[in-house]
Amino acid sequence: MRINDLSKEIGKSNRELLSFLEKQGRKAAPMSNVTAEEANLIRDYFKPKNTEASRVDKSKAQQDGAERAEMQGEQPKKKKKFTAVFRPENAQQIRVKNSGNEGAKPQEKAVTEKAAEKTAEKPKENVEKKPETAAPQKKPADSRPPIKTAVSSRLPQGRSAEETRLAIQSRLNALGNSGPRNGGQQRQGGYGNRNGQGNGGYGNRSGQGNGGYGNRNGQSGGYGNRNGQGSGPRTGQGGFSARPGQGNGGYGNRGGSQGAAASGDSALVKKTVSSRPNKNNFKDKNDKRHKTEDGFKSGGRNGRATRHPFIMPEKPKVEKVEEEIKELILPDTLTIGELAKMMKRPASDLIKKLFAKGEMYTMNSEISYEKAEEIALEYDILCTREEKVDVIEELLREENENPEDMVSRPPVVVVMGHVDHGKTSLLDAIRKTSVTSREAGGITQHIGAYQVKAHDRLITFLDTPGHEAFTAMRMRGAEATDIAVLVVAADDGVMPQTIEAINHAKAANVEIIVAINKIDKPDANIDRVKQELMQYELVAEDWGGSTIICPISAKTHEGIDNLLDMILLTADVKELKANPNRNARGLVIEAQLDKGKGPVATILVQKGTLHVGDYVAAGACSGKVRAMLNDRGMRVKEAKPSTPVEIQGLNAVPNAGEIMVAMDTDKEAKDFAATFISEGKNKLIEETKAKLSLDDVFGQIKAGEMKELPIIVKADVQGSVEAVKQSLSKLSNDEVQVKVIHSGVGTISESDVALASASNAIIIGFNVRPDATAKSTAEHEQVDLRLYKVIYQAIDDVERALNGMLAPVYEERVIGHAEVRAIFKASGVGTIAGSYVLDGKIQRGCKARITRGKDQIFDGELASLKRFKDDVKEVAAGYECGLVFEKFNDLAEGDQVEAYAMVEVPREKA
Ligand SMILES: Nc1nc2c(ncn2[C@@H]2O[C@H](COP(=O)(O)OP(=O)(O)OP(=O)(O)O)[C@@H](O)[C@H]2O)c(=O)[nH]1
Repeated sequence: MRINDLSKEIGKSNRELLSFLEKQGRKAAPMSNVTAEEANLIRDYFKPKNTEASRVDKSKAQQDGAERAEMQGEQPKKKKKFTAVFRPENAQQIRVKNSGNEGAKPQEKAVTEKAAEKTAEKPKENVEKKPETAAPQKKPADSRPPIKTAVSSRLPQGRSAEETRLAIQSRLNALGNSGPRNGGQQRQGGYGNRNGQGNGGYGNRSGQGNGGYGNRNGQSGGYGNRNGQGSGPRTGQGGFSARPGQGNGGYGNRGGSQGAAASGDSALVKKTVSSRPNKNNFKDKNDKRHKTEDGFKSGGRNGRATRHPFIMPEKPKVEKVEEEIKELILPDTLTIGELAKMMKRPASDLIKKLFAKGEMYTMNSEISYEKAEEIALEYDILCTREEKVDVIEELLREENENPEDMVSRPPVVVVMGHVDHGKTSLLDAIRKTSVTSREAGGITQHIGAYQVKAHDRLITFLDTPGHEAFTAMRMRGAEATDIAVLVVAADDGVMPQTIEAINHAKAANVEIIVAINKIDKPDANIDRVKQELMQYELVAEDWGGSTIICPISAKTHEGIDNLLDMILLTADVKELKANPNRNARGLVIEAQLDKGKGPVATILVQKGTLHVGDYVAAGACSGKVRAMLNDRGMRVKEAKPSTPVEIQGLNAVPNAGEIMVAMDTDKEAKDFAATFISEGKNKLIEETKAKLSLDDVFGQIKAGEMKELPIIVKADVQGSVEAVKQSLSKLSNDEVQVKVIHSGVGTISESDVALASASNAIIIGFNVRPDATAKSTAEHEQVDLRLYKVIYQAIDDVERALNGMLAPVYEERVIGHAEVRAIFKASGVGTIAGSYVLDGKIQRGCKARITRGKDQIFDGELASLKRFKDDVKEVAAGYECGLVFEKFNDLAEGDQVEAYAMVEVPREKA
């Protein structure tokens, strides 16, 4: 079985398996086969250790665990000190240079390279030396560093040195005799040597000789041999190997005998050398004709080569050092072209290979990581999924703070409710009561948030429309608010926007305090409101629930103090704390460009203290806090946690919802902003990509292991809303829950889209349309907005999406029966059951039960299915076949085989 298949089976990566095998002294590639024993060994190793075993050998288990954790890169997650962002364009590639030494470990490789360097240097060293004196210094062949060479790598493994030598010699002889070109190549050797010695007329041809060969020594084995560093076989070349150092043989020295003496370890060497032309043909380097003639002569004199003209040595082709990719880090999706580029292979290669398998792709076809891995594995390239680093998130990530540094901070409250239920009046009432109790002058300007004092404690109110507080401000996952005050008019009760507000608050996980307003009105009915609220899981405390409900009148200010008390009480329960002694961090509540002041931003400081003069960055903007105004328009020098302030000094207008951070230096702030600019766009694209769509609900669920489908339902009449809601809810089952997070009558509004975007929900509109802004927002935010005219179509769509969402259900289906009629034993395979298919068919990869008489003796997988010697996909009734069962050899004639397959079946509706 292939390592790749095994890795899939046990849910481990190829790399882990390969490294395990390597530890066992077995080198393999992902597509290599492993024996059944090896596979079992691997399975055993990777299967979760049981407690018994771990108790018996606890230390070993721990060690194993540590090793495995190391292997799997399991480490406690902490803030990443990233230096690069991984994207498809810059996915890392781990390259292994093809030095002819494949699979060499880095250390070995270094040694090899060193050896090659030495080799390259050697001719230089020997330039000064006389051939005679150089000869004895020559190391015996066996002690030379092993360098794999082009020649030696072509030879079969396991030969004796002598055999190898002979083989190489015969190859070289063949080369020498095979024609002008080969002759030329040999001569090139001669030139190279001469360069080393500075002999002969060609000593100056360093471009041809030294340069070419010198380089090659380090790179290509073939030439490296000639430098006398090769192993046994190379010595056999005599002339070649000895020449660089000693000036023997070939053209350089003509001294065939010298050459022999120098290399001196083989008769073959002598033969080689002596068979070479040994006239000093090239004294006059400029006389090409002469040279050629001499070439003729020498050939003739040696009676060896046919008379052919001397061919000027061609500049040796510098073998291009191919970068061989062994590992790749791939993104989730990429095109065939991109993959080919990463693999350093022509895309046509990949396309052809896929085509051969019946799969049609083009350069621009987008493939998934899994497919790319499958393709790469065929080239023995290991793949790792690119780890996505959310740069912005990393930048904003905070280390846990020391609890000792934390002090209480004021609660941040937002007021929400249906139109005209009295939100503004309530805020005014609160402000008035608190302002009068504070300094005169009141609130001079609107900055989107303000603080009031109640019982000498501060409360921060955000004066923004509810859904904005929960959506825009949750953009970066930072919760702006601690408490939501839901205003419901006592005379009107729960209305659509009330429900919307409840859903928004719930989605944001914010504590809700209900303020039943307008209790001064004669038709006010508090109990009715309480009753209605119960439908939304807001049960009053006095009714046995846990929701704080405060009857108030914004007009008469009745109950306002009580409401403030309740807010403070809730804050106490929530133990809202922050560390004021650190660099500030806050949220942009709103921002605009002021003609006189330039960009101004209202910041809600959430942690630390913001000072005038601090370097800050907020999203793509940065600057130095030039001036700071509080909610009453007074200049302040610092702002502590939960304080809203308007700051000036930013270089641009930031978006509401961005996180503002104070930095130590101007450069840090600028770098932060620069990262936002570069990453913001990508982040946005990815975020919108991640938005849930009914079409790819299954894929997304799979990816995120999400088992909940949030839906917003809007319809023209309440009856339809209820009908759609109920039908959708019925689609829920144990595994997936359809959650209608919000529903209502009327046009699909921007607020619906905002909620859908924040909650990653799908909007279903029945007989309604989105308004213009909702439509454009939905497009921008990539919210899946589906409009239907018939209810069952809506239900159908969701149901189909859900079915994809569900884990498949498999059912056993018997596909055929066979009878064992003969038994064969094959080494390495096990027992082959020669069988006759009685009915149905036997399919490759199916499962089988074997019965002998009344006893079932096996139930497992069919390991192989053959017709004669060929593996086949299936064998039909009436034919004979060879069956091998996974890890089961105890077969006998007459055994009955029942083949079955596990097939996916549609789920029953809940
Ligand atoms: N009788 C009475 N009227 C109130 C009370 N609170 C608000 N109102 C009136 O109700 C109307 C709407 O009040 P707003 O405060 O504007 O309501 P809102 O919820 O802010 O309205 P929008 O800003 O349009 O969403 C005004 O005419 C108020 O005077 C109250 O406690 N009692």
